[in-house]
Amino acid sequence: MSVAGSGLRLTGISKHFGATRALVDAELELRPSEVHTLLGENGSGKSTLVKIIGGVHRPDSGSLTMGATPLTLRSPRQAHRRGIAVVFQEVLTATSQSVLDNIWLGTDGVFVRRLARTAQRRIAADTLGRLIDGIDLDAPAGTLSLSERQAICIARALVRDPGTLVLDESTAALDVRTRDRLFAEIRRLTADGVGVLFISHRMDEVQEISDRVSVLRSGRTVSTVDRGDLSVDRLIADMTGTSGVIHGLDRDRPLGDPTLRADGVTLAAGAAPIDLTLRAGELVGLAGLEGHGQDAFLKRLAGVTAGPGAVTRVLSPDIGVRPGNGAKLGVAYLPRERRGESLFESMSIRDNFALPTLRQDRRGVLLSSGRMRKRFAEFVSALKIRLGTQDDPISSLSGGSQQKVVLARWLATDPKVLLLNDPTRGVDIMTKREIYTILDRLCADGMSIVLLSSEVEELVELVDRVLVFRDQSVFAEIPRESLTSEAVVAAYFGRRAGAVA
Ligand SMILES: Nc1ncnc2c1ncn2[C@@H]1O[C@H](COP(=O)(O)OP(=O)(O)OP(=O)(O)O)[C@@H](O)[C@H]1O
Repeated sequence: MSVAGSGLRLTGISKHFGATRALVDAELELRPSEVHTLLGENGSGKSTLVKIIGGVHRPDSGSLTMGATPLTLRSPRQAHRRGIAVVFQEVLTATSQSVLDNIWLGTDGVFVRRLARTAQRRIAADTLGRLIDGIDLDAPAGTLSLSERQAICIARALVRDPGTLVLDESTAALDVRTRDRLFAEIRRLTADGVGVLFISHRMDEVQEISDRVSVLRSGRTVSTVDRGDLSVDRLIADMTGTSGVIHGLDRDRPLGDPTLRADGVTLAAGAAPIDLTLRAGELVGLAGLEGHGQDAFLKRLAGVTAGPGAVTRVLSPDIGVRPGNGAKLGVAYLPRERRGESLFESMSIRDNFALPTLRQDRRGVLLSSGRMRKRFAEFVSALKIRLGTQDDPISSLSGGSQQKVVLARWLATDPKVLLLNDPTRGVDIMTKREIYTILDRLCADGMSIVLLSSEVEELVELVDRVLVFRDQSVFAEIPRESLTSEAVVAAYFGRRAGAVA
């Protein structure tokens, strides 16, 4: 049952994990009918606070109240009963189960049993239909795209009819169209009295949807700002405790010889074939609505998948880039999904970093753990990875820090061609800028980079040209001179605004 209209207050919340102080005396007030954004650098404590609200973690000290009533949450189930629904940062779906079952997954047994299967279908179809179209409720969730699976996770929260909805970086995996529909849904919910706690590292989203913003820094709440007083500079200053330095990028990189070539790569029957010649020092962006081919094309470039057409390293023209030989050819690929595709959950942070580059740590037949430690320490410092010790399990890191470890792993292979699939998803704004500077420098040193990004501003800031995909082919190629967010978004939807076809 929904309990919209009560308001949630967290006072003096502290939580530590071993020696890590994740939250220190944190405060938060979520009013009914507001969208309250929680902002902070990677590892500042946002997800820990969310898990306390969701009944996953219990605070070491501090109190929660809903309206005038003290709230003790010993489990996620108790949080559900108080009308709190949380969508977590990672896309959590049971891939072999149907969309329908995924939407009702974990819902309170009695509540579901009372609902006839036909009613469950109707509610699921109606709720999911507010976010995405044309989904077969009986299809296994694993057959859907990442954005669609995230929409299922959001629908799972919405069918509970929550009074308090928490979205922890839930937009990071959504394509723009679904994100816009989610924002419309959020507005409808807040008009009905629901309080929404929103977390995102994307300033455009924060500015668009927030009524108030609270900033966490090293586990403490340092400010709460009303919509009318929002300024990105102020927020960054609050997040970092410094006056956010913005790094200048080197725009005048000379381009060198071709490094990687795609000839007649065809992504679907009837789709126009794609040619691309990538040059040393070039940074090419790939964009498009989810599922329009940009992801499939990047995987073809990486040799992760095969299909009609050819991808060749220009220096080794006789060898096509195929599954398994990318690294040998100096082609590194960073996948989009951390979980499953790139992280080894049971291993330490350092081992997750070092796995493909163990050879660099060899002394004779032995591995030098000291050398590995030192190599990793350089990346920890360059990418500002916030960790306890290198030996801690990878699961002890915040989501953004996990992403940085994966990025460090591939940068350490010293590739000639770097293929990045949405690498800054979940990474905080200051580190994003540092990563942009690193990518820019790598290009200045002659590396070729292909960057698939769902964040249009990132492409506009960083790349030399963007290929916008539509219907499994390149709809527009937008060169740096005419690269604006409007041009990219227009091309997403099949329109040309200042774009060169
Ligand atoms: N289960 C855990 N075990 C050990 N340390 C943890 C655990 N969960 C979180 N931490 C640590 O607590 C701190 C806060 O992490 P949290 O996930 O709350 O950050 P965050 O602000 O959500 O970051 P991000 O933006 O990267 O998601 C980090 O230093 C993290 O490594």
